[in-house]
Amino acid sequence: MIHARALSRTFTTRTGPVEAVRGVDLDVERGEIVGFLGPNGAGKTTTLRMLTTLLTPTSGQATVAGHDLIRDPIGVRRNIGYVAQGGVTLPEAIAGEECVDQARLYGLGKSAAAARGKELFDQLDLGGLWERKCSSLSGGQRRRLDIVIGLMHSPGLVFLDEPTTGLDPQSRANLWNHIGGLRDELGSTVFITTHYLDEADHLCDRLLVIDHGQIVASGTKEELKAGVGGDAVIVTLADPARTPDASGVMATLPGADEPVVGDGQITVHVPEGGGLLPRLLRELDAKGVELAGVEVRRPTLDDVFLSLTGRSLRDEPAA
Ligand SMILES: Nc1ncnc2c1ncn2[C@@H]1O[C@H](COP(=O)(O)OP(=O)(O)OP(=O)(O)O)[C@@H](O)[C@H]1O
Repeated sequence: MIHARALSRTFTTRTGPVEAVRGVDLDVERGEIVGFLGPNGAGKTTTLRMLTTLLTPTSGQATVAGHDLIRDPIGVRRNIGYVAQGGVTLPEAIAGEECVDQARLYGLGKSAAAARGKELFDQLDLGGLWERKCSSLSGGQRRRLDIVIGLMHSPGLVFLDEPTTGLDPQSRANLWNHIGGLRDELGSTVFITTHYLDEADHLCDRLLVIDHGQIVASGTKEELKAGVGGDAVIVTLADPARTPDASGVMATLPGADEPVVGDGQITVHVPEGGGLLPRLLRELDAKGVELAGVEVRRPTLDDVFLSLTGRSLRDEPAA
């Protein structure tokens, strides 16, 4: 659905050129929900604006929804949906009329647009709100209306720019279900930028991480987490005098790094801690090493971020 090669954008400013995006390669397959993550200023919005034809690349090329970004931007526009950060509805507009008007820009007839809109209202839990003024909708309802508008022309590929920023936790969780449904029920491919790691963790099949204008990692959540050294297996011994024996066993686990001893505990990192735990317990038992406790700690996406960008995304305010 998206194939970009060496996509770059440099802005000319009074203080000199700003290389916002520097040679991005990315591939998104049909039916995927792909999360595009990066710290503030990393180049997410600039990349998104290029892929949606709102900004011309300085160099590079891309095919989006089967159309060449440079040679056929109209073809790209006809086949994508774009839900911008700020939303698209006017406060005074009537929700249903907004949907019909926007769909007509894509060439749908009035009655076909109304039928499509009502179907999407039902799917996104907006039933009964067709006649409502946009200003009277809740934040979550307005975001869902934005998504309906982005889907009116049945695009195969939908771009969502920080769809849940500013929503309360319940509305966010609700929207996640609906975004999951875009793929599962409507068969759409979804490209989503977000600042929220829990959102990426919950929603996305695959993640792309951008920093300083370049893709620094791509893969499933599991692949990215495995890339930061894997799971930590932490054992506490009943008798600390047995530390050398226990360390010896832990060091022989497949893929293990050097065991670290401290605070009465021994820690080792392995690619798949849960799977190796039975073997570890068996081998320690065979050596007569008694345990006071054992824990497997999986890396979080924040650990991934920290190791890739040197920055934590957890406490960054959304733009
Ligand atoms: N029109 C512009 N003129 C000059 N510099 C720009 C322009 N738009 C973006 N930039 C710069 O390009 C870099 C990337 O910006 P971009 O908005 O793509 O980042 P982002 O990852 O979307 O950030 P955020 O998460 O804060 O929205 C930043 O250094 C930004 O200041």
